[in-house]
Amino acid sequence: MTDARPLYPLVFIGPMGAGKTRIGRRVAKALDVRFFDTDKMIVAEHGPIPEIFESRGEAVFREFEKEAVATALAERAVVSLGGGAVLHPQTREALTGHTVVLLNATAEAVAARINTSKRPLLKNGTGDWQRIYDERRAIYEELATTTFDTSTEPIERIAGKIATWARGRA
Ligand SMILES: Nc1ncnc2c1ncn2[C@@H]1O[C@H](COP(=O)(O)OP(=O)(O)OP(=O)(O)O)[C@@H](O)[C@H]1O
Ligand SMILES: O=C(O)C1=C[C@@H](O)[C@@H](O)[C@H](O)C1
Ligand SMILES: [Mg+2]
Repeated sequence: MTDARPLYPLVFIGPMGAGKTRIGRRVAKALDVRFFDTDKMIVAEHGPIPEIFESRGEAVFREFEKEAVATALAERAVVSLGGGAVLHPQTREALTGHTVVLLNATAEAVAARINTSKRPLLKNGTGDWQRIYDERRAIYEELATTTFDTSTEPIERIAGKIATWARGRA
């Protein structure tokens, strides 16, 4: 069955450390389109994420994030969302009809990758990651139109596979 959804914006969702930022950037390069990362947009406008969580709280961060997502989704681009962006109902609604790629990974794979000190929601490490993933899994799976697992292969290979898949979709 062919997918009638437009390819762009091509959106990456998924848990922290799954590779949305790194893989998204590579896929954008391979497809020769612009790349937006909503965490980076927020940092550029409002400052470091841990400081926003600390001084303004998660709810304010989620509002900034909703605005960044809305801006990015207006572009013909690859758009990587922050891991929790899908918690905002307006963001979930905004994703309707778009091509949404879920990047999944196991807790073991992520534990070997990420610096939890830079992620305000992971103060207690991998246990936090698993709990948050379990809480969000149903949302990710409902929104995704396609899923790739990033646990075992290098970034370049996964990005290459996704770019090939996207070219077949265009
Ligand atoms: N397939 C992979 N193999 C090995 N390391 C990886 C892989 N994918 C990502 N990484 C590493 O994991 C770390 C986190 O990746 P990245 O920042 O892209 O995740 P993310 O999904 O954007 O997370 P967040 O939701 O926190 O923004 C980086 O150091 C990256 O190099
Ligand atoms: O999964 C999350 O809730 C988060 C993921 C990161 O991308 C950042 O958006 C922030 O650290 C929160
Ligand atoms: Mg990221």
